[in-house]
Parts: sequence; C-alpha cells; structure tokens
Amino acid sequence: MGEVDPAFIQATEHRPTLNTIQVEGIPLIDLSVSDTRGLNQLVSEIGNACKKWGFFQVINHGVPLELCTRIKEAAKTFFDQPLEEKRKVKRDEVNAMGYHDSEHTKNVRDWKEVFDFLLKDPTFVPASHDPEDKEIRSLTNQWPENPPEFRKVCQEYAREVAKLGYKLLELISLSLGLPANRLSGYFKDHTGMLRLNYYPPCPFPDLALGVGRHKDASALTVLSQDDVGGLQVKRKSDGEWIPVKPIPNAFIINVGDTVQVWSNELYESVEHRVVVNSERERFSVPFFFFPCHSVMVKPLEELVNEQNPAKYKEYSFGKFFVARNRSDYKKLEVENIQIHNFKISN
Ligand SMILES: O=C(O)CCC(=O)C(=O)O
Ligand SMILES: [Fe+2]
Repeated sequence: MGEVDPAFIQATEHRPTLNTIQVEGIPLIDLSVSDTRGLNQLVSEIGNACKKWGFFQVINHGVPLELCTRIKEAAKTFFDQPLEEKRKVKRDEVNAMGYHDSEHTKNVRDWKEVFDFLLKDPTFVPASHDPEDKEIRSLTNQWPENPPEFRKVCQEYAREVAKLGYKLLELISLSLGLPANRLSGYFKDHTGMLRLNYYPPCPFPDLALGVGRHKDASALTVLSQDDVGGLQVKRKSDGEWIPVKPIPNAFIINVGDTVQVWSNELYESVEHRVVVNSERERFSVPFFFFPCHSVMVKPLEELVNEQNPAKYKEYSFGKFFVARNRSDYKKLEVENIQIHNFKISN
C-alpha cells in the first residue's frame, strides 16, 4: 500500500466500523395497490417509514428494470476509461455538470468519482449564493462521446425515475394529511439532478468513506444501487449506523432537507454515508428531486399552528442549493451551510 493521501482521512470519530451487524433494516414498501391493500394502507406505511427512519425501499415502482441495468453498465463503461477521457467532460465552478473526482463532504475528500447531469437542460439557478445578487445562471449538461449510448440511456432513465419522484411526492403529501398535489407546484421548473456514483476499491476502507456523513438537500432522493452494499443510515432511535441491504430491483428513497422543513420536522432528513471496501467497485445512481430555484421553503401553513409553531425560517431554495455546492471544489475553512442554520430557536 502506498502513501495514504491525508485528504481522504476521516477524523477518528467518523471512521467506519467494518464489522457488519445484522439488524432489522429500513422498511420495504410495495407501491402497488390492490383490493386487499388499498391506497390508505400504502400511505400510512409511507408516513410511518418517513417518521421512523426517513428512509425506505420500494418495489413495484414502475421503472423498467432493464433501464436500471443499462444505466449501471453505461456508468461502468464510462468510468473504466482513462482519466484524460473522463476529464473531457470535467465539471468545474462554471460548468457544474459532468465528471468530477474530488468531491469533499464536510471538508474531507470522498473516495469516489461522479458524473452529474440535469433532468431539464438548461436548468436555471442563482448565479451566486449572495442574497443581494439577483442574477440567474443557466446550467447545461455535458455528454461524453463514449460509450455512444450513454446520453440516451441516462435521459431515458432520468425520465422514468422522475415519474416515480412525482408519485412519491403525492404519497408523501397524502401521508401528511394534505391533498396529493399539494407539493407538485414547487416542481414545475424543478432543478432535479442525477448522479452516477462510482466507488473504486479502496486500500484503506477503515480510514476513508465513499461519501462522508451528510443529509440530502433535496425534497426526496430516489437511489438505485448495485449488489455490493455500502450505504449506511444513521438510525434515529440511537444514532447507530445501519447498513442498507441491497434488494434486487428496489429503489431506496429518503426524504431530504426540503421535506423536513415543509413538514415542520414531522419527517427528518436523516444522515447517511457510504463505506467502501478493498475488493469490489460499487455503482449507485441517485436522483435528487430538487424544487424550482425560486421556491421559498418554509413549513407548510396547514401543518403549523399555535401549539406547533414553525420551526424554520423561510429560505430561498436556489440560494441554499448554490451555497451547498460551493464546498464540492474546495476545502472550506468552516462547515458549509446546513439546514439547521435556518432553525428558529425558541
Ligand atoms: O451511493 C450511495 O448509496 C448513496 C450516495 C449518496 O448518499 C449521495 O450521493 O448523496
Ligand atoms: Fe446522499
């Protein structure tokens, strides 16, 4: 083993324990409804999973299974290329979509490579995180030449997974006692993004993480993973890191910061991380369902009252999004902006 690059080394308290524990996992929910299990039952399962875990897996989700296989094959072919090839579609501070191999989470470098693309091309976001700056910037995708089918597969997958995203938004709205379409207006010009994650085998999996502990800024995230495993979720009841078992053909769903605020913390955006291993590479594909940049996020009026006042100040989704992304490129001196910065202390 060569020199260990200190940029990857987690502080002692954040290093993973590599012995896997067998525990009751996050709920598995069948999205199909039938005469024996109606919509109400499904909605209540979703609500319970959001409250207890912030995470669940779904089957019978409607996304063609062959698309999940094809996107992971395309990802493998892309990431297997030499670095010079991948860097032709390199992401930078101006062109925020494309390939990137040095993401930092909480100021520690992640043991992974990523390829990011937007569902809507172009997508509009604020030009900077400065609240006074009203300029809007458009983000566009970059596509590699190889493999030739890459773009088409990515776009087909994105379309199908977004349909699932809308379906889940409806189920989450219903589970909060709101009309099914209560949240859909916030996603008209959404800023949803897909990411191909590639975690190469790591020679020091006891020191580094594929992705450091974090919460997703999304409303919800729809993730497809392969059979290797590595995702861990921080259990709300005791703070233990619980592995998410790979289930063939299932998607992993988690509620993000935006739903945490909308629901006035009835549902929480739960911390998660990815451990790596020294033998097998791993692929995963998250879809981060972000609202439109101009949405002002605050607890939904129907869910707050005198007994249960709003726990968050209103914030601009676009400004939050842009501020969060700043830490992707450089090690900041301070912790980057987090949802708890908007919490009302009373
Ligand atoms: O690879 C995974 O299982 C999860 C990745 C993740 O949490 C993220 O990209 O936000
Ligand atoms: Fe995540």
